[in-house]
Amino acid sequence: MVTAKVWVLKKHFEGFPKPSDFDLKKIELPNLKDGELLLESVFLSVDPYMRPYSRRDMKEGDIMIGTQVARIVESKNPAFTVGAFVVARSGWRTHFISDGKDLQLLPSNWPESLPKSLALGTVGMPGLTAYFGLLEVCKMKPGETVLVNAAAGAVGSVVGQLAKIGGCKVVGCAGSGEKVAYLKKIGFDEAFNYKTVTSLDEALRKASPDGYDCFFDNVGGEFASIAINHMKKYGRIAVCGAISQYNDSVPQQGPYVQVPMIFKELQMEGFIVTRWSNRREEGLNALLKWVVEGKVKYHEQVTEGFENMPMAFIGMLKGENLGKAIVKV
Ligand SMILES: NC(=O)C1=CN([C@@H]2O[C@H](COP(=O)(O)OP(=O)(O)OC[C@H]3O[C@@H](n4cnc5c(N)ncnc54)[C@H](OP(=O)(O)O)[C@@H]3O)[C@@H](O)[C@H]2O)C=CC1
Ligand SMILES: CCCCCCCCC/C=C/C=O
Repeated sequence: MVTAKVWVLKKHFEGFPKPSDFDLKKIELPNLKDGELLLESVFLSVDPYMRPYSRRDMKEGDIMIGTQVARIVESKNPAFTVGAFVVARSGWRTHFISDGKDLQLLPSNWPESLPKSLALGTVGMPGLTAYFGLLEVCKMKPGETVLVNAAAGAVGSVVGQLAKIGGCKVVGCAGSGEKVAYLKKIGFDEAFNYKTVTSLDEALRKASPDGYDCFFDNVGGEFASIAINHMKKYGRIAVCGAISQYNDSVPQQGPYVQVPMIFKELQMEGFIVTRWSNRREEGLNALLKWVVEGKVKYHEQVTEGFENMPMAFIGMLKGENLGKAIVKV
């Protein structure tokens, strides 16, 4: 008999999540039936989507949603061998039982030298978000200028590097001097701290006086309202996330987008990465290849200990992470 630790949503978040909104519980797992596997989480992901999705998809008392890299410790399913690593969507749990249907084995060519946690970041869902958002929504072309915010995070850092691979000029904004230095180190042409500039409008103009062809928006809110005025004619805006609004108790008011959209003839499209689930392998292969070749660099903010999941999640929402926020069990 195995005892799993799980984090449940004790109370729906009101405003910014608090440690008291979570409860740590223990669950006894039953013995395996034929066709089942027992898995132990090795790395867990904390992601911004958990904040809006908790309200939409969860009720109080549910186990927190989320993905992990897990190791198979026992198998009564011939398709899965003990010791193999998979990506699972089993929520904030140390151990769980699966029938194998929702598990994704790590690519067979995964190099031994590469952290398996990358399967939750640069070579996982956030990397795919950058890949499909840039290619299919921004439709970036060589020679164009790309703007990305939350640029030092899991999605943004890949957006900037893929745009450079694609022959674009890249401008990134992030919330600390350390993050700005990191963006320059990984090849961003221009980077600034949106928290310390005296005028965001001025900073965006200075970074690209001719404006932006593509805007990969992870933040929404006031930043997006200002950035839209810096788009070039026929510019494309990929509405990926709106993290500046996720913790609002009272919805933010406009300015509204119609006038700049009309006069600049912009395209603005929201998307969710799972739209391209049928091209997941294509995206992961491309990302893994670029990482192995050193063309895409990565950084992870690793929090040690399953007990610290809520703090890692809250810290990520506050901007404490450089690169992908990961919890190591
Ligand atoms: N559409 C889709 O399919 C997907 C969308 N997303 C979205 O992409 C965005 C980035 O996700 P991800 O890369 O995983 O997360 P990050 O690794 O970028 O972490 C979140 C970052 O957001 C920034 N942030 C937090 N609050 C604010 C704020 N009020 N204003 C500006 N920036 C803020 C912080 O960086 P800083 O210090 O720079 O402020 C923080 O580090 C999120 O909006 C997320 O919801 C992610 C995956 C899939
Ligand atoms: C329970 C795991 C679900 C994983 C799906 C991830 C989809 C992310 C879409 C993100 C939207 C905004 O952040």
